[in-house]
Amino acid sequence: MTLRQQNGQFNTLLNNEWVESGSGETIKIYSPDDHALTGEVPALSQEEVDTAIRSTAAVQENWEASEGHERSQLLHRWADELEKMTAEIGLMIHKEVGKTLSSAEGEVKRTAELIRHTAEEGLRTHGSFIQGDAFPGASKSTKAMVQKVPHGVVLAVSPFNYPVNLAASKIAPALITGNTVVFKPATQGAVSGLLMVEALVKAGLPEGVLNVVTGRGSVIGDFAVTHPKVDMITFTGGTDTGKHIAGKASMIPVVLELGGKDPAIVLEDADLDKAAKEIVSGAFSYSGQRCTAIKRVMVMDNVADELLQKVQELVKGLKVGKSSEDASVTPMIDQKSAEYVLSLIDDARNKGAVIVEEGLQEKNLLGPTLLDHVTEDMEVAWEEQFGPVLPFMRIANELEAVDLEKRNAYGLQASIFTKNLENAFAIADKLNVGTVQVNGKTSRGPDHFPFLGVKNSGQGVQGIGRSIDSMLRDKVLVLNL
Ligand SMILES: NC(=O)C1=CN([C@@H]2O[C@H](COP(=O)(O)OP(=O)(O)OC[C@H]3O[C@@H](n4cnc5c(N)ncnc54)[C@H](OP(=O)(O)O)[C@@H]3O)[C@@H](O)[C@H]2O)C=CC1
Ligand SMILES: O=C(O)[C@H](O)COP(=O)(O)O
Repeated sequence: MTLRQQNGQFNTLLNNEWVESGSGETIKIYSPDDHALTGEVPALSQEEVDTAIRSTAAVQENWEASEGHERSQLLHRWADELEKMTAEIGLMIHKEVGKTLSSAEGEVKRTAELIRHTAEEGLRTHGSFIQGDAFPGASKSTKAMVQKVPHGVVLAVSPFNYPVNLAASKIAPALITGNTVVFKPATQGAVSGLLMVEALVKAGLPEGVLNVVTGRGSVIGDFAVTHPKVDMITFTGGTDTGKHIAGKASMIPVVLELGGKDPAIVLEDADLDKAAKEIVSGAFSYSGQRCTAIKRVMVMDNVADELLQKVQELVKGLKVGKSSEDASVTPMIDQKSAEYVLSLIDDARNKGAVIVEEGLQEKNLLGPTLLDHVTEDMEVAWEEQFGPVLPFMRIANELEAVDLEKRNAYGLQASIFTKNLENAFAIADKLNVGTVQVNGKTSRGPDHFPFLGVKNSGQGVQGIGRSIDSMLRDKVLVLNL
């Protein structure tokens, strides 16, 4: 069988064979843009997930024994094949998760670059050599060779918002380091994930080194996470799901990249034009459905009106519509997510927030909404909206911003806008987040920078080099001469 069936259904990958589920059950995926049927993927049973995981584990030893430079070449070929499929995969991302075509194709190209960089960086991983004499009682005749070895079977679970990039950013570091992979794509985005895997098969993936398990996370997720043959989990998605997984997993490494509530802190000496531009792009790209989206603005009261006016002008210029119309703000992934955003707006309105700009509300298509005078009693001040609404909280001084941020349950990133770099560094030191951006929006890239969240935003570190590190453990061989 092939990946694509004639009736428009897609198969999943088991030992380099494209297969359907034994029951014939599928999950239908509808476009958030126009609700048209985009594809159907197999709904695997737990028994089928068990087979996939055990088949992956069965080839671990061989894959681990393969040469690093061969694994690197496989990744280079994967990047090439992926690039050749840019138009097809881009179109599928566009349909499945409602990104514009250019942004969807951009995701594919970014992914090819990420894989190539991983293929290179992976060649440079090495262990270390330690002599015993630094510790009393031991001597130079005791020597440790600290090798870096893979964990084994890595379960890679990705979210809907970057169905290709956030999958490959787990799969590529796992493969280059000699781990095998069980890939569980987000259901909304699963076809894009399967197409990305097709590129890997074309590149020469050895049988069983990566298997794909499609199906609802609520049905097969716990089974996969607790499977005794899974040796490591790498997950991106919602904080609730991530915490649930961390609670379920047994004594294996778990890397989590979760939600965020990234603030943009705007001080009175900031370049307000630049800040406004970065804030609008940071908050409303892909309709705010990014973990690194700017999700609240803390602005000094004496420049708040001016900043808001500039932000509002830019927001009025954003085209709101379908992703097929190449709009800037496009329909949210589903109706439930849109309703959640509307509930946050209502809560803020009822508690006295000023609606500076109210976006269109048409089913799951929400235009950008700007809320001013947002106060601490409003849910939108703290909850992750994951949608196109941006709260402005006015502050009297920068200590208030630090205080608000200290009470943030999330800790992904923060932006500080100011011309005073010394001040920016001083504030940055006080923020308990993974990354502080000075005079720029919060964002993950470039992809070789470390990327991490603290508190409810995650555990462990990603970004190409660190993701590779996360896929390896020490194994010590001691020579007693
Ligand atoms: N930090 C980030 O990068 C992101 C954060 N989010 C946050 O998550 C929310 C929902 O987005 P979504 O993508 O649906 O995130 P989810 O956390 O719901 O899903 C992420 C992935 O986990 C899978 N999953 C669900 N339950 C389990 C389980 N018990 N065990 C293992 N895997 C499971 C999902 O599968 P399935 O799709 O089949 O349910 C999907 O592949 C957003 O509103 C936002 O708050 C979302 C995307 C990215
Ligand atoms: O999960 C997310 O939303 C992404 O990691 C954010 O990536 P970006 O900053 O490149 O959009």
